[in-house]
Amino acid sequence: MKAMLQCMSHTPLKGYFDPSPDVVGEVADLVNAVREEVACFDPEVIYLFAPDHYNGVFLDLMPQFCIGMGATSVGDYMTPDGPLDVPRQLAERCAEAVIDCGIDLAFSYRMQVDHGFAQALVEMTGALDRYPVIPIMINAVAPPLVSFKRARQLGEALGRFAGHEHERVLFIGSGGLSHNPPIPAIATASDPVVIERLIAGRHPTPEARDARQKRTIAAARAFAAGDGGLHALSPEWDRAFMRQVQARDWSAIDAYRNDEVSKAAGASTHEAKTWVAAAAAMEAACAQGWKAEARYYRPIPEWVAGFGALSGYSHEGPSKSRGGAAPAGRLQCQSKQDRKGTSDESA
Ligand SMILES: O=C(O)CCC(=O)/C=C/C=C(\O)C(=O)O
Ligand SMILES: [Fe+2]
Repeated sequence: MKAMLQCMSHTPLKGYFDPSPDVVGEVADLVNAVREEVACFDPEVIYLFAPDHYNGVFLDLMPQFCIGMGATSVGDYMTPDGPLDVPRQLAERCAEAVIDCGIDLAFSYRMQVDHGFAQALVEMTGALDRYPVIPIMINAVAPPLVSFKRARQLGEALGRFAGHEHERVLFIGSGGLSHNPPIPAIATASDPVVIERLIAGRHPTPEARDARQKRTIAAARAFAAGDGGLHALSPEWDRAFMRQVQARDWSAIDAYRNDEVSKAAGASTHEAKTWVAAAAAMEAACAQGWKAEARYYRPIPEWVAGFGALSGYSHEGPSKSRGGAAPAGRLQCQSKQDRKGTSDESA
């Protein structure tokens, strides 16, 4: 079994409000290099962990984790709309295995995904449907949120399944490090239109989507100019987190507390749980036989993003049973990290 990991920040602001050409070029070089690596690797399937931003899931029924048995991109910002190539039976088997490991994964046979998924697919593979993909949404915008530890456990359960299923698997974590884009919250929203959009904002009119996107661009302009009231980027938080993922320091990752993360680095920093889940999936699929490499970091105020990228590569493995012999019909669920930790699942 061979596995690859690609974690990268995303931003809806690319192309709308950009940093200087040299920074745009630097990120474009990064994206091109990742796309080339992915093309050479030629994954049999991709497991993509990403957040939603009130485009696919809403407060009328907000899952913490949701796997798509079928999925369509809504086409927000500059991403294309249209179907992803989701292998339904594989997604069903994956959901069963993850749930069997004690992770209560929601599922959707008609999942709608936004730029959180679409930008990663288009940039890393060239299209929404270049490869079969299993999309897994992690709620990063609507408190109460799951913990970093629970995201790690989700990734582990999924990685154990994937490690036994495939010869060449790519795990992607799409989302930010420190950042606080202008995403409304039910706790502070007072405009009935905004409240309704958060609760049940599916299928906005083109005019409503356009107005929303214009507000985001205006907020980014204000942020880059030094005002606007959004939380500052936190390169210190970002670099420490990237070091921990690279070192696969699961105890440090499990120890993050949601309120402290929001306070230190901004409300959308919880998107970093996509990296945690993807890296934990890699760890489980490769039975720890892999290496991680933090490859890019820069705070980019124009994109309201601590923008980073980290990759991982499995050591060469003889067969897809690298993940360790599993008893027929059932995968081992508990990891070393959980065996040595407490039995508190709710942290
Ligand atoms: O309602 C909106 O469109 C709010 C803006 C929004 O969704 C911003 C998203 C930003 C990111 O996805 C990001 O920086 O990660
Ligand atoms: Fe995002």
